[in-house]
Amino acid sequence: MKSFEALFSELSEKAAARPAGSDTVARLDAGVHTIGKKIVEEAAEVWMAAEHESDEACAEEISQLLYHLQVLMLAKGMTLEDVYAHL
Ligand SMILES: N=c1c2ncn([C@@H]3O[C@H](COP(=O)(O)OP(=O)(O)OP(=O)(O)O)[C@@H](O)[C@H]3O)c2ncn1[C@@H]1O[C@H](COP(=O)(O)O)[C@@H](O)[C@H]1O
Repeated sequence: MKSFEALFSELSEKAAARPAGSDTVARLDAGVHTIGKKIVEEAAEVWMAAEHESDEACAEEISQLLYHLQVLMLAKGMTLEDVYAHL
C-alpha cells in the first residue's frame, strides 16, 4: 500500500534515475499526448467499473488513473503543491 505522496516521490525518483525496465520512464518518454490518451482511457475504465464491477475492481481502476495522472504531472514538471493549491 502506498499513499499518493509516496507514489509521487517514487515516480519522481524513477524520472530522475531512469532505471531500466521502468514503465514510468517509458511513459514519460512517450510524451504528454500519449499520457493524456491513457488518462482518458483509465478514466473511462473507472466509470465502467463504478457502474458495472465490484468496489475492489473500481478501486484498482482509480489507483491506475491516479498513477497515470502522476505521470502527467511529472511530464509537465508539476509538483504536488501545484495541484494541491487548487483542491
Ligand atoms: N501504480 C502503478 C501503476 N498503475 C498502472 N500502471 C501501469 O498501467 C498499466 C495498467 O493499465 P491497463 O490496465 O490499461 O493495462 P494495459 O492496457 O495492458 O497497459 P498499457 O501498456 O496499455 O498502458 C500497468 O500495466 C502498468 O504499466 C502502473 N505502473 C506502475 N505503478 C506504480 O509505479 C511504481 C513504479 O513503476 P515503474 O516505473 O514501472 O518501476 C510501481 O512500483 C507501482 O507502485
